[in-house]
Amino acid sequence: MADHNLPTPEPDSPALKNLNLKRNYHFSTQCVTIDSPDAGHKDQHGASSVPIYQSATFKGVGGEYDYSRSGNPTRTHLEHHLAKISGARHAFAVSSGMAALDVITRMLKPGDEVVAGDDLYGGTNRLLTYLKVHGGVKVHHVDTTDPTTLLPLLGPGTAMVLLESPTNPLLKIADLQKIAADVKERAPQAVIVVDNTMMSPYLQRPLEHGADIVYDSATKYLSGHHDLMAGVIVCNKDDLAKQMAFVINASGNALTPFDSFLLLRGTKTLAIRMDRQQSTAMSVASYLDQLGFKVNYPGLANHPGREIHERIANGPGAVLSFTTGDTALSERIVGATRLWGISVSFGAVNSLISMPCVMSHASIDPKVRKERGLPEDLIRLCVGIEDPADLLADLETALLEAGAIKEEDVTNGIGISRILPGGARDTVVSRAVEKLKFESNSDSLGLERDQRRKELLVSAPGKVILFGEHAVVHGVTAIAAAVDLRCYGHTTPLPAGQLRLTFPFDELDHFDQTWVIDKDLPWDAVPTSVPTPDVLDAKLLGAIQQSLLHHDQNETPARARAVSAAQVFLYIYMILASPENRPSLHLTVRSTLPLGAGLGSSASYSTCVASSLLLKTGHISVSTLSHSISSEDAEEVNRWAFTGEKILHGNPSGVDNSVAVFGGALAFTRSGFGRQGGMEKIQGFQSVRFLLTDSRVSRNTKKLVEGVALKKAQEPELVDGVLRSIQEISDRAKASLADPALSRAGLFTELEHLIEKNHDHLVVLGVSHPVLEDIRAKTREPHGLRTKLTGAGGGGCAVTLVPDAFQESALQDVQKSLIEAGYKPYTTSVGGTGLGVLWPTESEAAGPDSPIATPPQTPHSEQLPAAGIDLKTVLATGSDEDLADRISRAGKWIFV
Ligand SMILES: Nc1ncnc2c1ncn2[C@@H]1O[C@H](COP(=O)(O)OP(=O)(O)O)[C@@H](O)[C@H]1O
Ligand SMILES: C[C@@](O)(CCOP(=O)(O)O)CC(=O)O
Repeated sequence: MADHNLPTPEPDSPALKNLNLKRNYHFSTQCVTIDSPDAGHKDQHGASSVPIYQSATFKGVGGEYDYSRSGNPTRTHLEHHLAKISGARHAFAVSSGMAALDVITRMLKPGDEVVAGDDLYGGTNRLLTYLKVHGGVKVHHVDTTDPTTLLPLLGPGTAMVLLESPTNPLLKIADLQKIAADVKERAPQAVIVVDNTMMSPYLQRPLEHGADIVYDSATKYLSGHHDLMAGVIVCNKDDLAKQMAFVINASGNALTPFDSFLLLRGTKTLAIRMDRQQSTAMSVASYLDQLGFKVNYPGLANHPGREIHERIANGPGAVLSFTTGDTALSERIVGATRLWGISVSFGAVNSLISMPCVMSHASIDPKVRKERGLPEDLIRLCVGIEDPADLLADLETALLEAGAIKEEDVTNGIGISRILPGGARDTVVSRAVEKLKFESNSDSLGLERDQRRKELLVSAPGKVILFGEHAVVHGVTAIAAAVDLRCYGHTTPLPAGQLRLTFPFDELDHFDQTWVIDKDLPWDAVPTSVPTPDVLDAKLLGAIQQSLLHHDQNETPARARAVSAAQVFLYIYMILASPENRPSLHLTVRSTLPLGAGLGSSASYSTCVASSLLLKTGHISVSTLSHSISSEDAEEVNRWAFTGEKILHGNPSGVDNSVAVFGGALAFTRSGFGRQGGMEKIQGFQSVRFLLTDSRVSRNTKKLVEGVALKKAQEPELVDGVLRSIQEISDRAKASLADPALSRAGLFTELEHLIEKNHDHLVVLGVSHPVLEDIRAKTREPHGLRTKLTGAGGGGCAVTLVPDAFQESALQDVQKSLIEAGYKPYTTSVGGTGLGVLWPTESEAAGPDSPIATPPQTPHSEQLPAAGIDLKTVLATGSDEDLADRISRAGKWIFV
């Protein structure tokens, strides 16, 4: 007999195994990729489909398998796969959803208290009642839509908290994240269990929100065909996994080999089935809603708790319910449908209709049903993958036949309206199929669309170039690092067909423009073969300039800057959007960096635009499983950010956007100059202090870069000599920063010398400015600090090296004298993070400080700091310090 400590599958997910992996596969790819748990499970014949080991016993002693109740290779494959797609350490497959709950509740002892929802699945309710009567377990049912109702019940006696969200069949939303946090605080010993059947791991992964154990009835979405019964349990905690493995082996309810095979097969199509089912469910829900029925569906704007659901889940799912006001009418509707099968359960490819009070929830006492607000006339619809037009037409015919709606003659054709008691007339709406046609024209992306509908916040740093600016454009290595002044891009959804861009600050003239996507943008100019980010399509750029952004002679410099920035946005949008996928969005950009001052504001802006648009068009994604942005996706952002830089700059080297995306400190060499291009991370830079001083003299990078190119053409020998010397400077700086034998004092002496030399070369290239020389003089005397221009020069910023030994009070004196002279000094740390994404579906990201969290409403949430940040307002009105601070606390950031 096998050891009761069953081996549980080790996750081998491409996303989990190695967080520094090259590629984070999307969920649908993970579903269809069944990995071998380890070499030992590789099929001996290399079968493409996991074989069914239809064997009760296995020969030999001491092998991995002996008896299929304890372990079976087909089941091991399945459990391994389920762990992977659920982002969990352990997964178990058992004989039904109720068997899963049975395994979990075997942890309970007499006297233990369970806090559970009051709108639970009937079978769950039945098992809890059994445990109450026969197992001495105390069960409290509460309304989980209000997390405060649980608080008085949480204490040392609480052994388990059992939750569902959305609930079945009323689709009530529980804030799993908030409840889990409360339970951990008040009853840390309690096990938080979530029934995730309504969502499946595709749409919701409660382990990421604090749950300890999650179970699914795999009879539903996971398998998808109503041809098997199965339950799945996932968890991350080894001790809980051990206990459950023991129970499964001891009670013998593990899933059979054949059902394991079927379930494994079913999971491969989970994402694609769910996308279709969910998209049709949305159409059905809005159709019924427009007819005036009371519809329960988290995809509808007015659904209670919708914001919470959007924070913790990736879509509203494919189950909805509605009431008609009359039980007999509901029964007639259910009976009149032809395509919708009258059946319990949900999640299959076939659409189902039912009346929970007489079917799935009949086991709940009618009195209790009433107390818990379960309406007797409630109809539940479980949407399948049939053609949406057929499903809607069938439902409409059933509603007509049952007398719930009637046809109306309207001038534009035949409409329908709901028949109200007493013959009153409700709103007339179009026939279902016409409505569907309209909807699918405006938006046909189903679930993907739903995921993209959310608010998104990205940010990218500016940079300081210590050595090699300008020369880097001509193939010389530059040494640059990220600064802690950043640009922020905030995207929110808009009604279909609109695009809006806002720069809510003076320096860009408070630019705010909205476009009707199909009408106002020059789509004809988009080339048929989609341009890559490496080549600027002059025709498209010209068309954008011409048709939209008229430069008139009286234009202010601020307006001209904004217009150039808007070109970057429209150009990238028009190339990334396809005719089928033109997302309606509003991007607001705000920066704590001084613009046009040599600190790379344009690159951090371009990085924010590129990442927001790549994410919103689905070209890249942030893995909520591994909490990371893959290096390929980061590179893709970098390529498009470079496109933005090209639009703004003409001939950028790419150093600024590389620092904005990758952060840290880099030795960057542009390719194509006979030297090997690429970038190398430099350590040791982070501990060096710098003072950045904005001269407040504005200048134009494009013109300055052009000026150097002209000088190179006119005086090639002079400029080539300067370039060679700057290359030596960068090489020496790189070597010194990495030299462990060099003392700190030695490092500063070397860097000071190189700073002086590099600045002198930039003077020869003609990019200094009297104000920069003045800043150099003011920091040199009497303080002895070394300063050079940084970035394009011609004004803009200077960078001053501050040695370790330099007194804080002296630094303050330097800053004071600079301020008195009208300059703006910044003490900034360098070498920090690159591109960051705050993704609202992130678990920790979406705490009470989440960008989509609603303002505090309960006394409890008022105790939480910075609750309910309204990012739009912060971006539009907050001071730079306030902006940086509040945004950093807005949730969990994922950085490149
Ligand atoms: N936060 C921002 N929002 C919109 N556009 C921006 C932002 N920051 C920079 N830009 C664009 O970049 C231009 C500045 O680029 P550039 O002259 O190269 O200065 P920098 O040295 O700061 O990169 C601005 O004129 C504007 O067009
Ligand atoms: C002058 C240059 O080396 C740096 C430009 O920096 P900035 O735009 O002044 O922040 C140009 C470039 O590398 O693209």
